[in-house]
Amino acid sequence: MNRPAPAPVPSASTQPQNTVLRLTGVTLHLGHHQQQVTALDQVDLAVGPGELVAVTGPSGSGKSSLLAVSGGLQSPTQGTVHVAGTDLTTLNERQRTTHRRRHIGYVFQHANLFTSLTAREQLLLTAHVAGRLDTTARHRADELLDAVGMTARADHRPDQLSGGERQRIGIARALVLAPEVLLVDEPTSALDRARARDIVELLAERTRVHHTATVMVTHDHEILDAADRVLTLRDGRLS
Ligand SMILES: Nc1ncnc2c1ncn2[C@@H]1O[C@H](COP(=O)(O)OP(=O)(O)OP(=O)(O)O)[C@@H](O)[C@H]1O
Repeated sequence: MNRPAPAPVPSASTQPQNTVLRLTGVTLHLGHHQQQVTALDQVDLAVGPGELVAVTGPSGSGKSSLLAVSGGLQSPTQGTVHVAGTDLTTLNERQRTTHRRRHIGYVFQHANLFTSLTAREQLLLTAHVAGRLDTTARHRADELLDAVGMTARADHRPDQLSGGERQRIGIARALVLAPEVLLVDEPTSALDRARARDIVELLAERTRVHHTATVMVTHDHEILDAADRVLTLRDGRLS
């Protein structure tokens, strides 16, 4: 008896479940009329779980735009942005915010901590805002403080912490809701060499441990070796 040939099994690299963040044909125009700028030009990017991708490029090449579009903060003019299986461009504002909170963590250039809150409270506030401040979140917050080496500083406020320590808290906070995607904006720009190295190694380690798809934008060429892949933006084109 003739049986139909089985359908080809896609390779691991093409299976959708192995790509947590996927940008396809993303173009972003900013400004109007004569002043219109193509900030992103036909960008394709796929990042899998546990992968740290560094994106570098000169000033004005589109790095911030790439993070804004990947995080659903900015809608592309063309193209699609899939985060954890959902195309952000099909969601309305409210749905996008919910999806963002559930699936995306952000690490900012200057940590952006609340001045009046302790390190632990920064993490708990994130869970609270998302309506998820339960025992699991408290437990996870304490685990993360430990993982980033900040248990002894958990009750300190930002003005009692060093720049590197603040950035550690920023990383722990970004992970408190167990996001699949981590978007990181110039994490070492405010740090000296030794601390910069420390922070990027922590990011690489946390990316592996939490299986996040991490995109880190950076000017800092000395930290690129910690990434699994290094991509370059030039005039909005990614290569
Ligand atoms: N609101 C805006 N209106 C018009 N053009 C903009 C706007 N925001 C950014 N641009 C332009 O879009 C391009 C990409 O900007 P973007 O901020 O993404 O670059 P970048 O690589 O992050 O730069 P930097 O490293 O200096 O932060 C630049 O040419 C910038 O001038």
